[in-house]
Amino acid sequence: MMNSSGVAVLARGLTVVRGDRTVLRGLDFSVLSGRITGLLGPSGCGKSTLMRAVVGTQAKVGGILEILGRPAGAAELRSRIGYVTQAPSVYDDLTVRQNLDYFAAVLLPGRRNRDARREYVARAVEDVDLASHADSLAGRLSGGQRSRVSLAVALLGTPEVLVLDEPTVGLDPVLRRDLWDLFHRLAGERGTTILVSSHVMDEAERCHRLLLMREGEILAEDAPDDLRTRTRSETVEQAFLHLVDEADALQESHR
Ligand SMILES: Nc1ncnc2c1ncn2[C@@H]1O[C@H](COP(=O)(O)OP(=O)(O)OP(=O)(O)O)[C@@H](O)[C@H]1O
Repeated sequence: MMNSSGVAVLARGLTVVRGDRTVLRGLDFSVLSGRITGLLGPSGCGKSTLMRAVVGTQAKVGGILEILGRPAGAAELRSRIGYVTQAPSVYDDLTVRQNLDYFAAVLLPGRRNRDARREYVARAVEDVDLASHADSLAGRLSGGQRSRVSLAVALLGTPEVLVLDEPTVGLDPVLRRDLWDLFHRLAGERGTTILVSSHVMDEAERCHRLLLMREGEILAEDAPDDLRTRTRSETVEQAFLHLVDEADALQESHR
């Protein structure tokens, strides 16, 4: 659903402290409604921490962080945000359909919601292309199939915002392409806002907008084309390296 401002996630001066370290340092950014925003940056730069802050599971968050016009972590956001962590969260001793039935029952309890639950589950299975494995035990699936079950769980209930932490890690090129096609369908047909992290720069080209991160800071917030043009680079990877060099030079000149 389109937020009236067109902004689904708004951060101003966002900080997060983990242990004795400030891992996000005063971030300002926005994520546009109904678009796919890629969160890219090297391992350890703070992508997962940022996503956890957005879904409301991260402690010690400072500054302003609003999702769909509400403060991150607000109870009413729970059913409006879908979240897929890096580790698939599925029960291995249940089938794909039983996993989905279970989570659908948590989301929509009660006998009167039985038909709605059945519809949610059937659609989620179709969305992730697992209809032929619906009655297989999750523990017997491949890694890629298990992560698709996790994604299907997040899709139950048609969340307005979908937060995906490195969903394509370890997938073969065909599955990666299929998943990206699904993300585009969700954004295009259902108006879902997608925030998806990756440290694979070629995935950046498939996003409408990018947040490039490095060491707890946002280096750039732009569309891939604009980013390449602005930095006179051929690829997003080159643009990223260009921005890193620029930031280093600036830091050096301030020493
Ligand atoms: N409990 C903790 N205490 C202190 N620092 C932590 C803790 N957990 C994570 N960190 C640090 O926070 C920083 C950000 O971690 P985060 O997991 O958000 O990075 P990431 O960009 O998602 O990495 P990856 O791509 O490898 O998943 C890292 O430098 C990490 O070492």
